[in-house]
Parts: sequence; structure tokens; C-alpha cells
Amino acid sequence: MQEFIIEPLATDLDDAIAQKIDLKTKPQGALGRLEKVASQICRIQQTLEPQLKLPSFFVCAADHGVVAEGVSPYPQDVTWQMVYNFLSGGAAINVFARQHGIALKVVDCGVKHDFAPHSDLIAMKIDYGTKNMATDPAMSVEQCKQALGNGAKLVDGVHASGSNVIGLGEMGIGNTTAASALLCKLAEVDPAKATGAGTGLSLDGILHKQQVIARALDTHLHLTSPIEILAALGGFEIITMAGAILQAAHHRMVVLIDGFIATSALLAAHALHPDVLDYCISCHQSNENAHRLMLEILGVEPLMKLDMRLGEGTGAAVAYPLILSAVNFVNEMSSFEGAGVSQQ
Ligand SMILES: O=C(O)c1ccc[n+]([C@@H]2O[C@H](COP(=O)([O-])O)[C@@H](O)[C@H]2O)c1
Ligand SMILES: Cc1cc2nc[nH]c2cc1C
Repeated sequence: MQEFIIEPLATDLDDAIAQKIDLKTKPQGALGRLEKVASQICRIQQTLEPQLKLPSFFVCAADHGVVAEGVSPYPQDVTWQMVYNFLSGGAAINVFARQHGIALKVVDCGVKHDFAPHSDLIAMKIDYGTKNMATDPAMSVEQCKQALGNGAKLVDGVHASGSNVIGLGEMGIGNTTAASALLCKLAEVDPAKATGAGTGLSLDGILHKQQVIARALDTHLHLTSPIEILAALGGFEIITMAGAILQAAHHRMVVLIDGFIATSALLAAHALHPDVLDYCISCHQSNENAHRLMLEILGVEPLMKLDMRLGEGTGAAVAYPLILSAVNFVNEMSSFEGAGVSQQ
């Protein structure tokens, strides 16, 4: 299994970072959350002059055997159809990535479809979708380790090209069931609190999805080791994202976390390596109820809440200019002394 070595953030520069931010021409704390983001990026990069270089986003796509239980209102074919939409530049994430100068690649982590080669498609198919978690482990432990390694490979590639900030998004009909199941098992949350509408289930549909998740938890009741839990309840795109998050933390990169499913990948990564959180910025709290719960459990505050629930990395992409503003104020704002402005 890929070994992820992640250093907790050093605290040596903390005083200097706080001082630099406090001496900018503003009342103390007046840039609010941007100050927290700026300070986190300075700590990740161990510098007083942070930079965001070559932002690189991955949309990780895969299918889910649990759709056989009727947990999503959309047909499974939407997964591969949306992959083509990403490749032709017509999805929401394409629009926002173009707007903000973000490089975007689509990753076939395990879609139930054969794609022709494409310059923006990275072929990392582990299988044609997972198995039905209600009756079987979604994947084998071997496949789970392979997915973690695939995520690491994605990040190694962009890191070698000079990128220091990544964003992770996903596409996979049925993947909110996997995200909810992971939340239940990893954080001991009742399915009644962890289950939501996903792409738009009715109330009856949500109750049925809740029962399917309860059945999956029962099937895998005996499991206690994180890797076995991730294999039993995860998805190929979720575990690939978890591997990418872990490897980005290893490289001391800034990791932009999108909505509910991307956060389930962070929860999975956190179960393997708690220090990974230091490198992650939660960009947008999804309208999926359990996302708030997941963020609370991880102890992270999302940057925004725009009532979005799309995935694809859209929440992270729309947050990108805010994060850039945080970095820019540290580098470009005058200090009180430099501008000749009186302090308190
Ligand atoms: O990111 C989110 O917060 C989010 C919340 C609800 C749904 N989604 C997207 O909807 C799909 C999964 O929904 P479902 O109902 O099929 O489980 C998948 O492609 C996700 O990207 C995404
Ligand atoms: C159309 C559609 C687009 C999506 N993008 C991410 N998840 C999605 C789910 C659906 C159904």
C-alpha cells in the first residue's frame, strides 16, 4: 500500500504570520475569514509570502453498485454521459474552471462505460462500478489500496509540473449513499441523521435510502479497521480523492475541498491520517443535510454556503477567487508603517 507521510504543520512562523497580517492597514481582524485562510496557507507553505501556483482540479468519476437498490432518482448512465459533458467543456465545473484559470482533468476511477482516449481524460478505471454495499463489500481491500495509489499518482503529476494547489470534485450517480454510509460507520452517526435527498429524492425515497444504508451497515457491522471500512462502503472516486488529498498533504500543497462527497473523501483520508486536515480548506457547505454534520465532526468551518448541491468541484472552484484574495492581501497590502497610517 502507498505510504503517506504527512507532517503536522510547523508552528515556528506562527507569530511572524500573525504579525504580518495584523500590521496591514486595517482594523485588527477586519478581513475576517480571509485572514484565517491566509494564515493557513502561510503555515502550509511555511512562508510570509504565500503563492498559489497552477491550480489543478480533478473531477473523479465512478459508478456505484448500490444504485440497484433504487437510491438515486437519476439513471446510472448519467455518470458516463456527464463525463462526456465534462470533456466537451459544457458542465458547470468547466465554466467556473475557465473563469478562474483552473486546469481541469476528468478521471475515470471506475465508470461503467468504456471511453475512447481523450487528452483531458485520465484512465484509472479499477472496475466497472463498485458492488452493491448493501449485500457485499463495495470493493476489495486490494482495490481500495489501488484507488488510494491512483489518487496519489494524480497529485504527483501536477506537483511535478509546479502546481501547489489542488481541488477535488466528483461525479457518480449513487455516491451520496456511499458518502452517508461512510459518515455513519466512521463517525458512528445514525442513518436517520446522515441520509439526504442527493440529486433530489422524495421524502419516501430518502426513507428508503436510509433503510438501504442501515442494511449496508448491518452487512459490514463486524468491520473495524479503516481500510476495510473504506473498501466496504466507499466508491472508487471517493477513495481516489482520499488518496489525492493524502498525497497533496504529503507534498505540502493546499487542498480545496468541495461538497458532501468530496468531504466524505476527506473523512476517509482523516481516518487514515488525522493530520491531513491542516492542509485542507473546506470551500462550500452543501445543501445536503449531512454535510454540515460531517464538517462539524471534522471540526472545520466551510468558507461559504450558497445552497449548492452539485458536486463536480463547483463549490471549490467558485471559492478559488476568495482564496486568491486571501493570498494577495498578504503580499500586496501596505503595512501601517509603509503607508504612514496611524495605529491605535
Ligand atoms: O457535492 C455535493 O454536495 C452533492 C450533493 C448532492 C448530489 N451531488 C451529486 O449528485 C450525484 C449523486 O447523487 P445521488 O442522488 O445519485 O446519490 C453525484 O454525481 C454528485 O456529484 C453532489
Ligand atoms: C445532471 C447531473 C449532473 C451532475 N453533476 C454532478 N452530479 C450530477 C448529477 C446529475 C443528475
